[in-house]
Amino acid sequence: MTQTVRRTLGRPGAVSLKPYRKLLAPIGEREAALRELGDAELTEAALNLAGAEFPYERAELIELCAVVREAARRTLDERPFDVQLLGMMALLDGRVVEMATGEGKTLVGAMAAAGFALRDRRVHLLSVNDYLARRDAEWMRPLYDMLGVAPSWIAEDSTTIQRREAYAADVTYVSVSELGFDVLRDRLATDPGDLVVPDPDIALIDEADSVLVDEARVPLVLAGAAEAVEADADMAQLVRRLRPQVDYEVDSEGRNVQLTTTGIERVEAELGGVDLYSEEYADSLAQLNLALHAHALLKRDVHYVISDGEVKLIDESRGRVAMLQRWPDGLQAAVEAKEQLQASETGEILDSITVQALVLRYPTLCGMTGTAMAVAEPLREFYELEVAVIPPNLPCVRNDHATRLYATPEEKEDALVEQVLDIHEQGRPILIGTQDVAESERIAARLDKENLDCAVLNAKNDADEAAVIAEAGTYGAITVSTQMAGRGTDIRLGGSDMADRERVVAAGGLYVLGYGRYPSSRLDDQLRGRAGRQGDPGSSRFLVSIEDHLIASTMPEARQFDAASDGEITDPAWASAVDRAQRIAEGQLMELHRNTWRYSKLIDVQREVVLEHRAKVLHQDLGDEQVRSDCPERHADLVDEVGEDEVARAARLITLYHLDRGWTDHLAFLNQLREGIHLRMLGRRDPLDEFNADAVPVFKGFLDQARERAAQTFAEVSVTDGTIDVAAAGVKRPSSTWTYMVHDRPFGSDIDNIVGKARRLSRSSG
Ligand SMILES: Nc1ncnc2c1ncn2[C@@H]1O[C@H](COP(=O)(O)OP(=O)(O)OP(=O)(O)O)[C@@H](O)[C@H]1O
Repeated sequence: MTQTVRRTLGRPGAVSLKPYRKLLAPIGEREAALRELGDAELTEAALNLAGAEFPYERAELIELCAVVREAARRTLDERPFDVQLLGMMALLDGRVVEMATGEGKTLVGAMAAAGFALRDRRVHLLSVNDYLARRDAEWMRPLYDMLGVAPSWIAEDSTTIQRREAYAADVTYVSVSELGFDVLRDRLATDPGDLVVPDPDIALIDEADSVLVDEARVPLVLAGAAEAVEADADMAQLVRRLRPQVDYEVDSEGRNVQLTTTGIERVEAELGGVDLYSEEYADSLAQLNLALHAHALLKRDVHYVISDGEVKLIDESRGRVAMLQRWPDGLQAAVEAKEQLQASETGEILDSITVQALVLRYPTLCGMTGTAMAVAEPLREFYELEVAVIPPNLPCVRNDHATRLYATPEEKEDALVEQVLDIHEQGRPILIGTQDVAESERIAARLDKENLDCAVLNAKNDADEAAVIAEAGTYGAITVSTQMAGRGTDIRLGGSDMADRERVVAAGGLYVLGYGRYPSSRLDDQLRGRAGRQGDPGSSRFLVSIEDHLIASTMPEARQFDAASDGEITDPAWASAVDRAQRIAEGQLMELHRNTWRYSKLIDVQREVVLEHRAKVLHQDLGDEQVRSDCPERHADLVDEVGEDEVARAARLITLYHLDRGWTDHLAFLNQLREGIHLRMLGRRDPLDEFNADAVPVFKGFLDQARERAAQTFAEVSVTDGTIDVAAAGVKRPSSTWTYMVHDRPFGSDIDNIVGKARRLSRSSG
């Protein structure tokens, strides 16, 4: 198919770009006239478009695009390409825009955000981390200034006042986690003046596939002080002595571990002849399970690194340290015990929200990423979002070679070295993408042995990230990286100053070597996308061994193959097996997503009921109204003594306290229910039905109970120096709170495990 035909037809499943394309010519016609304007006049032209009507009329949209293009040319010295305008228009229409890596999405996002903001829409530009939030806001600030739009950014160390100010701006760049923590803290506010986050309007999401699909299930947590969870150090010792395959078995997906009969007998003997499955030893069994999970499923330098004496989790899809993330308390403590580290602070979960629920608060969503079509289905299913595929500005000339398959990991490694030697001799810079930290270190050591100098980028040395990436495109450079280099890194040919660009281009550009395929084709594509940016030459190739976890875990049984003398398998049936393995892995993740979503939906519905009620107490004195009607005499006496306002204040604090306390307890109950529900699986009942059957009636009395408790407390309060002493009546906020994200990926959450087990059970019985 020719380029032109493909352009007109677009991609199946994606929205048509035709309506946007029709506007490109008239937008271009405005260019000459706008160039004549002074800077102030251009700002005026932008403000002439301001108003409360949304969406833009056709003529207004043409003017908007033309003005924004001219402003970008003047302020950033970058004249937006036609394709960037297409991206901007699709975002304004609430689409997820797919634009290849390096096509300038930062600018596209800013142009669309300005377009929304001019029409009085409040935009939260959600980035994946604080660094990018700040960088992008500052980078794009001159453009916003010229358009009369105020941008701002928020970082982890922003104060409450700074946050409130930042959210008051037209466009706020904020990481998903900081936004989520602000929303959670607001949910505990006891004074309307303490609220930080305004009502949600538009979320424009960067790296949309990663946030909306990969991270959607991650809960953000607000915790409050409580006593520490102690992990059993002896248990950590005990599981260390257990033998894999003999005492315990790990399932093929690496998500579950179970003791064998031999293992159970051995543990029971070591614990002094106990019966692990008796009621009396339920705690020991729970501790044992956690220790075994920590021991058998969580690997140092794969799932976490140890730095500064702390366990730091590695983000599975990004390969970098996942700031603020921890496992659920018991497991976190078990890993700390395994590594003989001090147990970190633990607390009671005051409230939590998943990334998906956080994002779904916004009436309008849109986003951008290099890889959206591969997740078009979940985007539609969970968010009702459609994808717009924007073609590249210059055709991509990268040469993506077919995956090479080897029989053993050793042969795969030898093949890698051989290819590196070969490509390096041509002077081409090479980026090697590995699966985890340990592998990146092993490959670097091997290359070193072959006298090949290389730079390493992984979660252990992420401080050097900018410097390593800056030089990764230098003539003859070799860089070994985890998935860290896979997203958002701009590798410039010829080094940071691009001085040697011509020589690198002549040699063929950057060569990306993927050492093993990732569990999702999007991760492969993101890695490949480091080469061949903006029409640059480049190549990519993946090397795979049939013993790689991805392949081995999905292969039903050992299959025959013929391998060449270097171990390469060229049988086409095997090549398709690699693709199939990836599709199976992707399908499993999708299933996990769906299941967790079904559970969290019920919790979200209940949370909404509480929040709605809470808002009435906070803003409309509902608490006062209720205690007045529940304890009329006490209320009247107190009003006489301290006045209406003071009574209303106390009623508000007391009612909010009981609502929040009740919610924290209810959350703990729901968690317990989820964890315990597998016992019912023995009866072959649907765990979700079981969960709902218990969770729904318990919640029925929630608001009445909170009201009753508030009335009781109100009846008992005393007055000190003209104020109602609510603290003396037990109304206390947590002495300290902190935030984190729960990382439940390596083997799925408890729910996922249970669902997984249920599926296996039904398969074996069916
Ligand atoms: N219209 C333009 N003219 C010239 N340069 C541009 C233009 N738009 C963007 N760029 C440049 O292209 C480079 C890549 O931009 P950016 O980092 O926003 O890409 P990206 O699409 O976000 O890539 P990735 O998906 O890898 O994160 C930047 O150096 C930016 O300055």
